[in-house]
Formats: sequence, C-alpha cells, structure tokens
Amino acid sequence: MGSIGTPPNPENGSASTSPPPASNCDGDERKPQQATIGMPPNAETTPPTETEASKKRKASILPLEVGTRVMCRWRDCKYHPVKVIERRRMHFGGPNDYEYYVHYTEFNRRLDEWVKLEQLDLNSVETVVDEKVEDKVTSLKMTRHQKRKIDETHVEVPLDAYEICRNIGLVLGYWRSDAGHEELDAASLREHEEFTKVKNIATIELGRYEIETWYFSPFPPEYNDSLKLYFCEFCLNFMKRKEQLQRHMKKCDLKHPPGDEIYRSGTLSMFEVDGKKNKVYGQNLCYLAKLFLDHKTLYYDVDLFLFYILCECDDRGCHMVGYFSKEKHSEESYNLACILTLPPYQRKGYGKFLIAFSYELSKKEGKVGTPERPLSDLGLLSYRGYWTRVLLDILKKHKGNISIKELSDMTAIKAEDILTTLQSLELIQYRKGQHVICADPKVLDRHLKAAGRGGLEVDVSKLIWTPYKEQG
Ligand SMILES: CC(=O)SCCNC(=O)CCNC(=O)[C@H](O)C(C)(C)COP(=O)(O)OP(=O)(O)OC[C@H]1O[C@@H](n2cnc3c(N)ncnc32)[C@H](O)[C@@H]1OP(=O)(O)O
Repeated sequence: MGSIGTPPNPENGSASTSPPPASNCDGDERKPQQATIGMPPNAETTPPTETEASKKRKASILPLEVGTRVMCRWRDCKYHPVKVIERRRMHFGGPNDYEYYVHYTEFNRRLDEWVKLEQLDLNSVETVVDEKVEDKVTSLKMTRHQKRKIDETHVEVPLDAYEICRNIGLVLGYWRSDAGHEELDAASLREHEEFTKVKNIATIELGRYEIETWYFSPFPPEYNDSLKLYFCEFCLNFMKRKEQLQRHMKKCDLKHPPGDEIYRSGTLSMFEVDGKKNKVYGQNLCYLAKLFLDHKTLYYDVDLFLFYILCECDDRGCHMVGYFSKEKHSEESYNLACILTLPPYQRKGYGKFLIAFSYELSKKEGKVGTPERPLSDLGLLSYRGYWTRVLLDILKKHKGNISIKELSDMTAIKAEDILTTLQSLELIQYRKGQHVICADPKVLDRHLKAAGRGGLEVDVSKLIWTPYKEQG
C-alpha cells in the first residue's frame, strides 16, 4: 500500500491522492524537482528573473489559451506540470489579467484549482494547445448566446452545466458510475465532461467543519453563484447564507439522519435511510456526496437505493461522518454503490468500517457482493487493503486446503475480487487447469504488514437489521 500522502494512483499509475500541507514558498523547502511530462528542462526549478526577451514572449502568449501546458507552483512550493482547463477575467483587471483553472497532470482532478498568473512559469509554456480540448469546446452544440457568455466571461459555466446535466438527465436524484455511461451517447458524455470540469462550489460548512470541495456537483442554478454552501448536518438541506442556516437550525427538529438506527456501538451509530421514504434527504445527500466523488454521474432515482449513514454521536446529536449507498435490488450483485468518508474524518478507519459493514449486510442476506465500478483511486486503495487483510487473516489461521469458493462463502467477497487480490499479491498459481493458493506464512505476514491498520471493527452482535423487502 502506498505511503501516506503520496501513493501512486492505482488506476492510472500516476496521480497522488493527497496534497502536502501548505507551506511558505519563500522558505527553504523550495528545491529543484524532477517530473516534467514534456516540459523544457529549465522548467523544473524556480523561474529565472525576467529579461526583456521573456517580457516580450510573455506579452505574446498572454492570455494563455485553454489547453496550454505549463509548469505551476503548487502548495508544496514546487513546480508541477499543469494543463489549463478554463480561464476567467479578473475583476478590475486589464485585458490580459486572467486567473486560470488548472489540472495538475500528475495528480487527481480533486486538486484542480484556480491559480494566479504569478504561480505559472511562463518560460515553460508549451504553445501547442491541446486539440482535444479545442475539439470539445467547438463540438458542443451551444447557442451563440451560450458561446458568447463562455468566451467573454468564463464564469457562466455552472448555470450551463446545470442545464446540460438536466437535459441529459444527470440532475436530482441518484447517479450511477461511469460503468453506466454506455447509456449516454458519446456527444452527451463529452458535453457532461466539458461542463463539469470546473468546481462550482468551493467550500461547504457542515456541522463543526468548513470543508474544501473536490469536484463539480450539479446543484440547482440558484446555488451556483455561491462559492460556499451551508448544510444542516442533520437533514442535509443546504443554504446560501449562514443566517439562513442559523434560522433553520432553530426549527429543524432532526438530531440524526431520518430512518432506522440499525447499529450502535459506543459513540458510533449506523442509520438506514430508504430513498423512497426520505427522498429529499437522499437527494441532498447526493448533492453533497458528488462534491467528493468524481466518476459518479449518471442519473438514477433515489427511490431505488438505501443509504447507510455512519454517525459519531454525542449529546448534541448524531453527526454524519460518512455513508454508503446500496441498490435495493442489484442484478450485478453490487453490495455498495457509492462510499464516502467526509474529508475531516478520513484516514481514521471509517472507510474500512463502512466497507466491512457492507459485507456484513451481504452476509446477513446470504449473498456475495462487490462494489460498483469504477472505483476511485481512494476507493481502490481502501478496498484492496480491506480484501487483503480479510483474506490473509483467514489464510493465516486456516489449516489445510481452502478454495476461492469457500473464501467467498466465509467473507461474502465476490470470487473475482478474491482472485484479483490474491493474484496481485502473487499468492495464486494456475496449475492443471486450477487456481491454487500458495500461502507461505512469512509471505502472508509481509503482505499483512503492508496492508496497514485494520480500522474500526464492526461488532456484528450490535447490528440489528433485516434485509430489505418490498412492501405491499
Ligand atoms: C464504489 C465507490 O464509491 S468508489 C468511490 C470511493 N469514494 C471516494 O473516492 C470518495 C472520496 N474518498 C473517500 O470518501 C475516502 O477516501 C474513502 C471512503 C475511499 C476511504 O475512507 P477513509 O475513511 O479515509 O478510509 P480509511 O481511514 O479506512 O483508510 C482506508 C485505507 O485506504 C488508503 N487510503 C485512504 N486515503 C488515502 C490517502 N489519502 N492516501 C493514501 N492512502 C489512503 C490507506 O491504505 C488507508 O488505510 P490506512 O490509513 O490504514 O493506511
């Protein structure tokens, strides 16, 4: 498993998961840095002081085009390759005074951000604009009015995004993973990608926390002019102003998620919320969760889902920490559709708890399960860790032969996931038409150590739950 903070992205082998802490870029930490993806060699370090020639060049390339590749100073004070995704004029600025929305090509999209010109090393600009980006923009069937708005101001995207999303059915309700995208035609998908590329809401306030968001979420248009939204931590209604939230909190009589408490152990509780009975809550949760989930986009009705909300409880109420959703009936044997731990609670073992909980529900149903694909980078890391620990713990204790089918029956983990996990650990061999598990105790110990901490345990004796049955 990767080290804290900067493991490789397990899906594309390139991106890191977490930003390093912000630090003072004038300090000693500024060191030359490797990693250049097509950048001139001198772009790796501090940009040189400005000469007449570079001033001229600057004038000729500004404002930068969308699609430009350049090096950008990040919060670690080092220069990293970025691609310009969007640009907008600065209030009260001159004709070339733009801010740029950039994607760090080494990192996950959640780290995309607006940067100022000073952060860019203009000597490293690659002037060839990415044609795909250009194509995307020109291929959109936008009205002249829409185009003008984008060309002139670059700030109208969220509203258009909402409309495009609504047209192709991405708004309000639940979404499915990209795996379901075959139902969208390629043009709609391109439109969706184009219009969700810039985060619309920068931060949210939820309970005690102010949280920076990661991705675009298709909030109704009236919310898209607000950089910050205020959520009621219990009913998840969201508001544009703090005073609205304060007024709301005086009236809101919820002190925990709506629905049934199905688990309580110490200060931890799990609530089951039926999307059909609590539609607005389900939809609010989707708006909120989409801010932290990238590849979950296709519309689906909340009625068809159950939401399992994990809370930390105290005398003020039950505060949401994370959740997972689950289809009431899944033909693909998915036992989890989306999983989220809210950022302030991440890396404390709650993700592993939620995953373990989803398998405990599957065991009670007498089924095997698997998470809906695709998994995000963090989702894959968490699942791989969970599968490794659960399977190797059994293999360590087990005497004699054991089959993948038996492992699957014991754990409710789908056979394919067991196979890929053991294969990735090189614990499986194919002999005489059969998969054979080769488990040397020393090798098992090494892998278990690498798989990290076990996380918070689910105490099954505290789970009071019967599988969902359609009523009436
Ligand atoms: C089917 C799907 O829904 S796929 C989408 C999955 N969801 C998302 O991507 C939404 C945003 N991400 C999240 O909500 C969270 O990162 C989750 C749910 C994936 C994991 O939640 P957490 O509460 O952080 O998980 P938890 O603390 O149990 O850690 C899980 C393990 O994953 C790995 N991991 C999680 N986050 C990171 C990170 N930022 N950097 C490195 N490793 C990480 C670690 O191995 C960690 O174990 P460790 O802390 O013992 O080393």
